[in-house]
Amino acid sequence: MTTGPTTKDMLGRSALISVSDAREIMLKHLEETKLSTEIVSLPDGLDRILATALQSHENLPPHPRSVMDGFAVIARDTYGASESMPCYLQISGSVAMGEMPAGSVEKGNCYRIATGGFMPSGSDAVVMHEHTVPVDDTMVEIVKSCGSGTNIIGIGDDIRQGETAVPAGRLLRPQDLGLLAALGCVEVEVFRKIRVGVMSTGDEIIPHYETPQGGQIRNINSIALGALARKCGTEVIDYGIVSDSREIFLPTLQRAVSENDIVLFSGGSSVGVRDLGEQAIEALGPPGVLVHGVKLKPGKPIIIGFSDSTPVFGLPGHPVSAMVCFDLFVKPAIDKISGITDAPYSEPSITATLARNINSAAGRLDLVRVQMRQGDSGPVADPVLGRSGAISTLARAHGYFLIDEDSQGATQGSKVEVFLYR
Ligand SMILES: Nc1nc2c(c(=O)[nH]1)N[C@H]1C(S)=C(S)[C@@H](COP(=O)(O)OP(=O)(O)OC[C@H]3O[C@@H](n4cnc5c(N)ncnc54)[C@H](O)[C@@H]3O)O[C@H]1N2
Ligand code: MOO
Repeated sequence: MTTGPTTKDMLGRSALISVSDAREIMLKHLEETKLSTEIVSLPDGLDRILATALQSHENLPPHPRSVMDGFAVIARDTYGASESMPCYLQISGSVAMGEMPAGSVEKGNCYRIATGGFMPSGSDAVVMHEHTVPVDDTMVEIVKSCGSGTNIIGIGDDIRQGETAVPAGRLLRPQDLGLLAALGCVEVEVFRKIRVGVMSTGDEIIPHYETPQGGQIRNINSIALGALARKCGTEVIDYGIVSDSREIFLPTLQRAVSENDIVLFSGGSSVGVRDLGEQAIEALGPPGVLVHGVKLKPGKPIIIGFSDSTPVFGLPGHPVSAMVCFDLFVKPAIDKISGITDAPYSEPSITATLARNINSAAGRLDLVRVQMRQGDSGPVADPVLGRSGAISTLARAHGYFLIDEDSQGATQGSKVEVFLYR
């Protein structure tokens, strides 16, 4: 545990813990689940997680190919050639695209070849058009010498037979699908999508398509959290708005736990009289609540618990806080449960100059929303200020940077690492 100013947790018991400690506790409890798999067509493999490693069953390319338009030559024939002292080669053939070239390039000869054409036997280099001058249909002047292998992609230079093309656990990206297409893969075996149950609590919350009467608030969190979960490649089950009366909330939460791999509810995480979150998670059975309250702004009142091996997150009701907690806690849990063991570096960030001073209380991690713009000497981050109940502050933000627990703020003109929203 990190040290820092002692702050009571949300129920006034022990000290709040740091974000990194909370995440560690959570990740330790997440079991490596053995997810079932399914077969999908190659294009449908995008953003899915490959269940079994795929090896290349062939060399790519299977035959040397030209990477330039020009002439397939015997490199030695061109040695010494230059603008002032060109050499002359006889054009004895040409390579048709999509066909194996017939015949062979003999000494003093060459074949016309296009980019991608298979190299005719006997040749070992390609002189690009720009380094030739046509003499007539049968002869070409070479004005630059080339070495063996010039402008050629050799057998297996792309990928060799037996090499791993894509490892198991890879979150499949367009380029992975491209490689698998090159190897003739038609279908891929991927882990099933994990299911995330989402519910919003609060008697003041109404569906977003209804008109609020006095005191009512449209449901932001189910839509926004559901969208975040879908972006992580999950299937979302929306349990809608659930009353924060114990008799209704608890059975709905129990059902959601039995039907999903992860359950999220928002609201009811703080210390108000109606705040049921912690009691409800405890009532689901052991191990119950592991974390309630972290040194984080926004997002302090998060609850992280487990019902047996199913993580249950009580996210703060304020929409910005709920979404911040999703990024910092729920996403890492989803990634682990989903079977991702080989993800591309997934936190795109950019260094930017901070446009104004930002204060922060020592002892907590502050997440500052920013808008990005191009300044005279590189990217500039303008903080978007506002309460965590104001969802527009997040909609206006392009990303965020963090002020860590030990710091009391960030000064205008300093460099910050901005994590970009996609
Ligand atoms: N005395 C204290 N009060 C509060 C504390 C505290 O430490 N002591 N923490 C504050 C912080 S920080 C946050 S964040 C909120 C978290 O509150 P809850 O998680 O208990 O959530 P609610 O009270 O139910 O709602 C808070 C706020 O958010 C609105 N809300 C809730 N759900 C939705 C939804 N689905 N869509 C749109 N808006 C939603 C709700 O109407 C409230 O306005 O507690 C502070 N209080
Ligand atoms: O954490 Mo609350 O999330 O500051 O608004």
